[in-house]
Amino acid sequence: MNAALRIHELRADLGGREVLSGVELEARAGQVLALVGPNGSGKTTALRCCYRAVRPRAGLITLAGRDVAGLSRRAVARDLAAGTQEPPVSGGLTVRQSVGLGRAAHLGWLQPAGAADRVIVDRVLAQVGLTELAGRDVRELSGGERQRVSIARALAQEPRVLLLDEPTNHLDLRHQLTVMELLRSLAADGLAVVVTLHDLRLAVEYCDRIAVMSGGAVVGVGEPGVVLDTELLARVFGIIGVVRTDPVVGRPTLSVRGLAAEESADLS
Ligand SMILES: Nc1ncnc2c1ncn2[C@@H]1O[C@H](COP(=O)(O)OP(=O)(O)OP(=O)(O)O)[C@@H](O)[C@H]1O
Repeated sequence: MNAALRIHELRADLGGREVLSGVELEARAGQVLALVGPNGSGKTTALRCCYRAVRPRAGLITLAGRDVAGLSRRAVARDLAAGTQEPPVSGGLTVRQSVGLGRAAHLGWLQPAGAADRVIVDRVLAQVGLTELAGRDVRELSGGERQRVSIARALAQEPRVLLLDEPTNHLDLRHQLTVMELLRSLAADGLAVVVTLHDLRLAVEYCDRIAVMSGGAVVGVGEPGVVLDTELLARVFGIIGVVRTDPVVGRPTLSVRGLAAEESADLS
């Protein structure tokens, strides 16, 4: 299987502390990979290393076989787009203008956006359900609407690899499912999608593979029903749960029965 993005032995320090301790990961074209793990396990930092917002201490990140460290940020941005948790608020920009910033990596220095760029922006606005808000000032949007602007801007880059950090944060249930369905259709078109999620149910139901991070390393990776076994759910997430294939929809689903024993004891 084709690895669009590969992370090997990635180590990074923040604030004088090791937060990534040898991450191994690969994102494949045509698949949605969920990156899950408890708070502080290093998911965001791993993604930030990929788009060069954090400089790793050691390790190798390759994009279609090319070492990211040897590429300019602009060159990285032509192949890899990231939708981050930071709100896309830039003074006085409309939704359309903010999403249009995603075209920058494809334009020459001071080259204005052309008709083809506008078609792309219109398309991604429609994909995330923002067409009607296109003329609104980004600062006037709700958290969920801003979240969708961030996704649309990443899509406007027309990347091969899409990294999304908690894209379902702030979204109501219908929009959460809309985003996950969108990720599936983007993968069906050949994109490699990596998405961090706290909602393990969404990860199980919508993602082809799940990578589990704990303490700065990937401690398990594979298909949802294989990697999220009872033992890992208890050890890493402190929950009692089981992944089963739903006979009606034919997809795996996670049922959570409660806190694992140690976790219950901690809270008592
Ligand atoms: N700028 C920073 N300076 C120092 N430490 C940091 C910084 N950013 C993150 N960290 C620490 O690095 C570790 C990993 O953080 P990171 O945000 O990558 O985890 P995460 O798995 O994405 O967490 P969450 O699920 O809470 O978003 C945490 O212990 C965090 O406190």
